[in-house]
Amino acid sequence: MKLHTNTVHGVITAIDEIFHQNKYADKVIERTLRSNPKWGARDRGFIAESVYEMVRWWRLINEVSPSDDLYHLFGTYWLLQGQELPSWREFKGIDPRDVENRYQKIQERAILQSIPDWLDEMGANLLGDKWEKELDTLNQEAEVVLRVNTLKTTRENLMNRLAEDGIDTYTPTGYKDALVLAKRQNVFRNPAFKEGLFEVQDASSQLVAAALDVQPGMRVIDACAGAGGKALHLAALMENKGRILAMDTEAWKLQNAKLRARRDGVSIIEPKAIEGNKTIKRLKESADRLLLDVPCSGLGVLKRNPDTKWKLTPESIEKVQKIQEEILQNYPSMLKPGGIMVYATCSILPTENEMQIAKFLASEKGKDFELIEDKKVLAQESGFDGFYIAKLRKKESSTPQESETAPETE
Ligand SMILES: C[S@@+](CC[C@H](N)C(=O)[O-])C[C@H]1O[C@@H](n2cnc3c(N)ncnc32)[C@H](O)[C@@H]1O
Repeated sequence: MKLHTNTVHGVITAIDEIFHQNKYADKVIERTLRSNPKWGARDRGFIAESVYEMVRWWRLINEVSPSDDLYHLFGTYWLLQGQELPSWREFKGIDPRDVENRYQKIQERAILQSIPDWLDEMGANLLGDKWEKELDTLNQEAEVVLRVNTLKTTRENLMNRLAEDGIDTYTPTGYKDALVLAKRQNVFRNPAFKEGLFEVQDASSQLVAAALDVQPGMRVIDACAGAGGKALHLAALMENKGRILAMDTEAWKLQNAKLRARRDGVSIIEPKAIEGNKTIKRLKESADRLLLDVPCSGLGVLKRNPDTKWKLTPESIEKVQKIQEEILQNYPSMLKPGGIMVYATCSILPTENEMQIAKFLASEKGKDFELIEDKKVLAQESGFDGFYIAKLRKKESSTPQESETAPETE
């Protein structure tokens, strides 16, 4: 494959922003492509793929590159892809045989799989013999999965409609509203997207709203709604009847959910910013269903966000686990007795998943709940993102909380 100076320069600039200015890969790529509208589909594909792959293999590339010069790093990446380097002066000093020799000498899994040492240790401790295969899978490029908006079309109709535009898809078994693209391409420019016929949402993520068992007419709270991916799915499952309160501590994210709802023909989502505990208390026992799609490490979605592994630290994981614990302690009060709650993460770490649920169930507030079922979705088993989904029921006769029953003291 032939390299072009302007697109390689685009990749180098993006990598510089991600690693030296600490910006998010997806945002950097989006901006790079937007500011170069004349690039064609192939150039765009080259830039997005090269940047993501360099980010994914950053530690390994640095290990075998002759220097930390960005052109040397790109050249090394290119050689590791099995490609040949043109004789540009920027690539002077890279000897393909040296690169190969250095690569062959590496023994350490953390370098070969290109992850930080601490993360390799943590994963091996927590996932045991499943860790190595999970790492392998999470280092592969993600498939592009669509969720059919059943408020506007059917899976079959959307499949035919996309095929007319040359976009081939297939239906994965076990995910009733999902379509997977046969070939990675940008679908956001397709008229079917603009008409709200689908959202881009991983297949594992589509299991979350489905687990909540919603019915049309229900009152549902999505307490960590963000940009509304799951809330939109819930609205479709509820046939756009009832009410979904989309809550988040970051109010600006909910604005995005509003825009997406309009495109998808959804009118039952009501955004509500969380302004502290009083927002939660006011909604006491108001919901038939409660979704806690909590903030997490994102270790189940490394396929699509490979820069996460360079941004995470043991401390940041501990911090997010604390938030998960607090959410589990405070938010279930919004659920009616007899109601169903789903706790979900896009992480594969038991400390964010089943161990959080076990801790919650053993706590005073957790005594009001029973676990119906939980699903640990590993990327190596599903072929899609890693996820955790726990479904719990609030008992009909829940024990009144101490603070509500304690007699007033004089
Ligand atoms: C996994 S993301 C949600 C993704 C979203 N449900 C979707 O499907 O698109 C977690 C969200 O939790 C929010 N969050 C963080 N801390 C929170 C808290 N204490 N209470 C509620 N939401 C919180 C974050 O702003 C983020 O939007």
